[in-house]
Amino acid sequence: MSQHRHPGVPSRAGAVPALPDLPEATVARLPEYLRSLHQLAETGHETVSSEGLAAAAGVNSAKLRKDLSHLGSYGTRGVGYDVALLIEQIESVLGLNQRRAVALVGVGNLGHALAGYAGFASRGFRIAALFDADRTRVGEEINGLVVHHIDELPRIAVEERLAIGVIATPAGSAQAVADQLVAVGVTSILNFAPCVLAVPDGVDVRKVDLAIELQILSFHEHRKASLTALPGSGPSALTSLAGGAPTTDPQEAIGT
Ligand SMILES: NC(=O)c1ccc[n+]([C@@H]2O[C@H](COP(=O)([O-])OP(=O)(O)OC[C@H]3O[C@@H](n4cnc5c(N)ncnc54)[C@H](O)[C@@H]3O)[C@@H](O)[C@H]2O)c1
Repeated sequence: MSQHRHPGVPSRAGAVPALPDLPEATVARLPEYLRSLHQLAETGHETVSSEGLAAAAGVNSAKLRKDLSHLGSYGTRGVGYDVALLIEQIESVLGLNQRRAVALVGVGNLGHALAGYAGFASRGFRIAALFDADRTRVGEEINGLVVHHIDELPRIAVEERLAIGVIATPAGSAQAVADQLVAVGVTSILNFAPCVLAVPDGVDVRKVDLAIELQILSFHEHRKASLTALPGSGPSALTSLAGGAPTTDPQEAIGT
């Protein structure tokens, strides 16, 4: 993922205050903390200990304290973290208080499900426009939004100030769609198509591929089966062959 801005990408420098330089792994965990904090707030909790929040988010508490220290948030001894304040701090660092407009391109099976999901708004995102190349889909309404032809992307990108593009087209069209999104100034792309996209410096791409996640789980299933098949094997053999104590964080074990 590139850290540099492409000369052709409109600069938004100066629009936001300087942010702390956070490790990518910390950035990836902040949304987990945020989700847990919202659940705590909804159930009437005003404060939470680092151990409580770490357990809710599925990480170890030392890691959580380190992550939050990057935000200048240390909690209060004997009290813990102020839930509302920590929500505010994390949302501010993630830029969620700006409600970024999302364009969804490809309104087939997956696109329909994404467009129909009401949960994005409560987590800081607004699907602002839907696009497809199939004229039979144009005009269809999903969750209050009308499907536009992809040719209308330049006009609507300006009108809606589109910031993030989600690609849910077949892999064969994904690069062309990415190029179109970049051409209208989109600098963040979430790609569901099973392919690697080439983008200019300054454009961030994240990929979601459930098949890859399943293949990684398959490897771990395979490995567990091969270890338990060994003579005299059991949970202790699994631990020693794995090279130490079992992890307390099952998500770490699959390398996410
Ligand atoms: N990431 C995941 O976990 C995951 C899961 C399921 C599907 N997928 C992928 O998501 C993509 C969509 O899957 P689907 O089942 O919804 O496919 P689909 O065929 O039902 O829908 C694809 C849509 O994209 C549109 N499209 C094609 N080219 C286009 C273009 N140039 N511009 C705009 N729209 C265009 C088509 O008209 C169609 O409506 C595929 O690449 C699939 O492999 C990923």
